[in-house]
Amino acid sequence: MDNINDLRIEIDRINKQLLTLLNRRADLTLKIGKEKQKHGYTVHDPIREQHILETLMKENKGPFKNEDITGIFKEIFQASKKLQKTDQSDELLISRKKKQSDTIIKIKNQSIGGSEKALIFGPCSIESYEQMEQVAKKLNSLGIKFIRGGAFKPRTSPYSFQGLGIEGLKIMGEICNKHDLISFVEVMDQEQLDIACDYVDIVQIGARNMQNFSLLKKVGKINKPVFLKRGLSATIEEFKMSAEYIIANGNPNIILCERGIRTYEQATRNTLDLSAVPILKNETHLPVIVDISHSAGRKDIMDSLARASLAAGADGIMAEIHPNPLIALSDAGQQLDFEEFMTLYKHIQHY
Ligand SMILES: C=C(O[C@@H]1C=C(C(=O)O)C=C[C@H]1O)C(=O)O
Repeated sequence: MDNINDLRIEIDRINKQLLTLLNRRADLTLKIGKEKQKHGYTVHDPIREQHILETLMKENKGPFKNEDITGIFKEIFQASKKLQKTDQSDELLISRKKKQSDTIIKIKNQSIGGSEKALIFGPCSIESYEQMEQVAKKLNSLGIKFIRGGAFKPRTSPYSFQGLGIEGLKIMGEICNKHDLISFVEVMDQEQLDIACDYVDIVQIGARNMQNFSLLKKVGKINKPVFLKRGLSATIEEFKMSAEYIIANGNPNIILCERGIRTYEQATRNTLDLSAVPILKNETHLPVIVDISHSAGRKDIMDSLARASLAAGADGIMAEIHPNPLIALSDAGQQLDFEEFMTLYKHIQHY
């Protein structure tokens, strides 16, 4: 037993040395990571890894077998790449590490991202002046300041209603002036962006354009807030990178929107990724809104999703409402009528 104890004391000593060496190695990989970021190189470098493994295998005199040595070093590579990626991510302009305080979007005496939860309601598509007037009056009666509505609709089928275009923008502009509301409207390209800027308060980049990098660069140059929706199959990392495009081009007024992601699940239109909310809140300083209509694609669970989103730390909720969903020109099945809207509103009003 004495012998074992002596050997273990020696192992403890070696462990300490290994620990020091591993962390010295980690410090060097962090420096390499910073250089890579400067030059736009990716973290993973398989050729370098292969070279290291081949050198080690040549030098290895055992008793560890080569496959064990490569296994151990592959773990070290993994850990050092994770370290480099976290470090690079902390350097992003959207990162909470870079700016600790919450970004609060201030617009027309309202704010998004502050202590109050932002409630954004409105139809899927702007269909007529009368329709928008009815919605605006309803919102006004509740003191809600944000209204949504699409003028350019990214429909799956080219034969589906594509939106009223400029006519829709004009209706939204007039309604917001008359009822003192703040509008959210999506644009899909540069041309629409140029026109929309004359009528719209907050420019939305939809899920399908989350990685339209030239459009992201363009909205990075406008002086209006941008509402960026998460792409259908985008990871949180990719979503953050898209926001980084906007901020890196000069526009810090970005609102992130979780709207569900595509999974194998069929019970909902998309799977609402609620964990994205606290992750985005922790890792970025930007406000996070949850679109409960597009994630669920069904009305019966919207109250629960709204409360769950707010409980998870979302800065607000977006949902679709319509004075008469049955005759809606798009997304008829997921828009709430005013009665259903009131039920939802009562559930979240005091959050
Ligand atoms: C540290 C680097 O980054 C990664 C990690 C490596 C390592 O831990 O040795 C090797 C190659 C890269 O995949 C590097 O490129 O040198």
